[in-house]
Amino acid sequence: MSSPKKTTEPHVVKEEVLASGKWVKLEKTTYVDPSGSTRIWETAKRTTRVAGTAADGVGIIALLKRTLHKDCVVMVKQFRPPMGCYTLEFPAGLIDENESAEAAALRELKEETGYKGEVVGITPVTCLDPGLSNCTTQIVIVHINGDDIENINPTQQLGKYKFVEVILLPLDEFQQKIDELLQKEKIVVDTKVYVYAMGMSQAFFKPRELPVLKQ
Ligand SMILES: Nc1nc(=O)[nH]c2c1ncn2[C@H]1C[C@H](O)[C@@H](COP(=O)(O)OP(=O)(O)O)O1
Repeated sequence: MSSPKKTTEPHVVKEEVLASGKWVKLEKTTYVDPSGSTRIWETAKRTTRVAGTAADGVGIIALLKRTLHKDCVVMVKQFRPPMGCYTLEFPAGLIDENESAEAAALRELKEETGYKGEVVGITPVTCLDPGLSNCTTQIVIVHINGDDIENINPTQQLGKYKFVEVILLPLDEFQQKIDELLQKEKIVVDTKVYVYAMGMSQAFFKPRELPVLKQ
């Protein structure tokens, strides 16, 4: 049996800004790895993070519930400059100063899609792309009463959202409908969306195969 390797508690030593724009900055992160070696990592950060705020932004899983309709997930399609193409995402946005994640979710949902919802759940702070950046999000689960007069003809708030297309996809066919959209259009789906869709397929069609139920 080999002797256990000596390990160090990994930690960041120094963060130096290499370049900074209005929204994003690039840093050189000096850190000590678990073997005790000092190394360098290139890190992207948002400049907008508010001190004391839990996460940079929120993603919203909004379920539209209407009488005589299947429950639908409210999705947004928009051109994303870093991708150079359209993406299919959950509504999302940055959290404002002194704003809770729940309030940000309801505000962003209303602005981007026109729907008024109520928060029914929230994730802890989660990382988005930790090999590249320190960006974090909280996913907020929102229910929308589609029979409510306010939600019959939802109108997006004008301005920057005029190029955001709202797409409703039935929850019980979520993955299939996304796959159809991907075949039809040149569009890239957000990882969070597709993983959620796979989870829904598993839950709807193979509930007995869920690992947690196999024990
Ligand atoms: N990385 C970014 N580059 C930009 O040039 N502009 C950016 C970046 N991130 C956000 N923004 C701008 C665009 C919007 O005007 C505001 C707020 O965006 P928000 O709606 O909160 O978030 P998204 O849904 O991710 O656009 O910030």
